[in-house]
Amino acid sequence: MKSGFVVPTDLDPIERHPKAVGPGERMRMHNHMCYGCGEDSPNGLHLEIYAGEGFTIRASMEVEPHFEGGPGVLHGGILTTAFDDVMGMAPLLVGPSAVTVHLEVDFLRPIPVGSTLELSATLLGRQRRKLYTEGVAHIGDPDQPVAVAHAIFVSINAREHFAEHLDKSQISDEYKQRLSRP
Ligand SMILES: CCCCCCCCCCCCCCCC(=O)SCCNC(=O)CCNC(=O)[C@H](O)C(C)(C)COP(=O)(O)OP(=O)(O)OC[C@H]1O[C@@H](n2cnc3c(N)ncnc32)[C@H](O)[C@@H]1OP(=O)(O)O
Repeated sequence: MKSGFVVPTDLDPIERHPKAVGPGERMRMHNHMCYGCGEDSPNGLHLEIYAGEGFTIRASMEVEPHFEGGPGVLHGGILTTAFDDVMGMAPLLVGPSAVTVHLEVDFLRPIPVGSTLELSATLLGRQRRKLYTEGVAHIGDPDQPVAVAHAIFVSINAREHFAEHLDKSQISDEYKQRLSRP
């Protein structure tokens, strides 16, 4: 697969967290207002994301007419957003929250409006707080990917990381309180 991203060869091995969601189960929503997977996000992608075997994650996305970029094809930014969200779930298989610090996408083929996009992500390994992830998308034939992505997520303490922005969020007060508890 064409990609210029160099995955370090000295990644540390990873272990699935004992409390991680099991293979085939839906990943818990990290934020119900999330543009990617939040069920209450008014204009979001509403991705349903599932844990796979090992360190994998998967999701499907219908390419709706309002996701158009070039005539008749999916906007690259929407695809990138979907990758960010699906790949962003992979670190949760091994530990607590992590946020994107780097994400790049190789667009291999146009993705027609009306197709069903199958997205998968694999957590490759870690280096200190950095978690390396690869994503692949296809529209029916897994041997013919339409895009490949690579991302680095960095683990964070969610309470501290989001503390000063919680007041701007549309999440419920109950969720805000939960996140702001020490
Ligand atoms: C309400 C919800 C609650 C729960 C929620 C949890 C989320 C659950 C996810 C679910 C799925 C979401 C999917 C969407 C995911 C987003 O969209 S996240 C939003 C976009 N990302 C952000 O806003 C992150 C912005 N960046 C930051 O805040 C800061 O850079 C960070 C991440 C806190 C790191 O800063 P820091 O703690 O000072 O750490 P720092 O030493 O700079 O970096 C740590 C390591 O990363 C490396 N690094 C940093 N930046 C880069 C870079 N750009 N490239 C390469 N390496 C880098 C550093 O070199 C360092 O490496 P080593 O020294 O160990 O080799």
